[in-house]
Amino acid sequence: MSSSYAAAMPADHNAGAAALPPPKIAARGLNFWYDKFHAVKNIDLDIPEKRVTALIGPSGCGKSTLLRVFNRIYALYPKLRAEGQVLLDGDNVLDPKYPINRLRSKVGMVFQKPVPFPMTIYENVAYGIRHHERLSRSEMDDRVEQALRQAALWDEVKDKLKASGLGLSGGQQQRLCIARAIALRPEVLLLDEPTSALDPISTSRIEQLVEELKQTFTIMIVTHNMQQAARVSDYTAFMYLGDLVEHGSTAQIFSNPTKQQTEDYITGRFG
Ligand SMILES: Nc1ncnc2c1ncn2[C@@H]1O[C@H](COP(=O)(O)OP(=O)(O)OP(=O)(O)O)[C@@H](O)[C@H]1O
Repeated sequence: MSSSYAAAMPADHNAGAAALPPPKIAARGLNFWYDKFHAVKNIDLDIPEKRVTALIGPSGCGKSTLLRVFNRIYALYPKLRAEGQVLLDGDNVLDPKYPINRLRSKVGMVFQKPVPFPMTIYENVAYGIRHHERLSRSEMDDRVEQALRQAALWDEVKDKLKASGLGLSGGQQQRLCIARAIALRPEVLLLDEPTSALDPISTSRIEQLVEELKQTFTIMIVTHNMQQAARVSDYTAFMYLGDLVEHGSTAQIFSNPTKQQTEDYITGRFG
């Protein structure tokens, strides 16, 4: 293992691939097309419960596409097509009969660029909850506070909940987006390069947050940053040109990859 990855990895990052816990969410024979372009190719992938799984691979290999298929976001656009299954607790969420509202409340997503709604900090968090639940004013206040606390933002915003979410710093905006996602009490959190637009201090806060959130949520994170994958994830999946090349414990992938392509990528020979 390169010493920089070893230093980044917590001591308990030594679970073997063979000891993979049961999946919370899993892809089975998953394919995805943008019109005629085959972007995700026949992927089988288990995402263990209450663990962090990192998706890594060179630009354009299909990481973000795979993440979005897990949340059926493509269903909004014509000419995009998925085949295969995404099983959440055994139910195929790609089945059109699986209610989209149920999916959105169980699987939350945070995007690369923080995108707060143009409304108050409080409303940014409360807005989504109102779509799914009827709460009294005091219940809503409690839920908003809890989500902002879980997102490690409460202390910074508790005195300005009525100020616009757009007035926060980039790192705070991203934590607000995380609060918005976790306010719905999802079971799975999908994070698409959540720190790529942030400075190192904000990045480190989000990484600490991911470590805390995995007590409660099953997390998938797309990252270009291999140090970050080594620091925050328990499992790592390496993709290349739409294929899942290798998947295993983060320690194994970074110290003893079984495929040459994985080794070339993590040692910086391409990508
Ligand atoms: N809306 C789209 N229409 C057509 N092709 C797309 C679309 N979005 C992505 N693609 C293509 O699908 C492939 C996978 O893209 P994707 O964004 O999933 O890759 P990625 O691994 O997340 O890349 P990056 O690390 O650069 O974000 C790429 O070849 C990309 O050009």
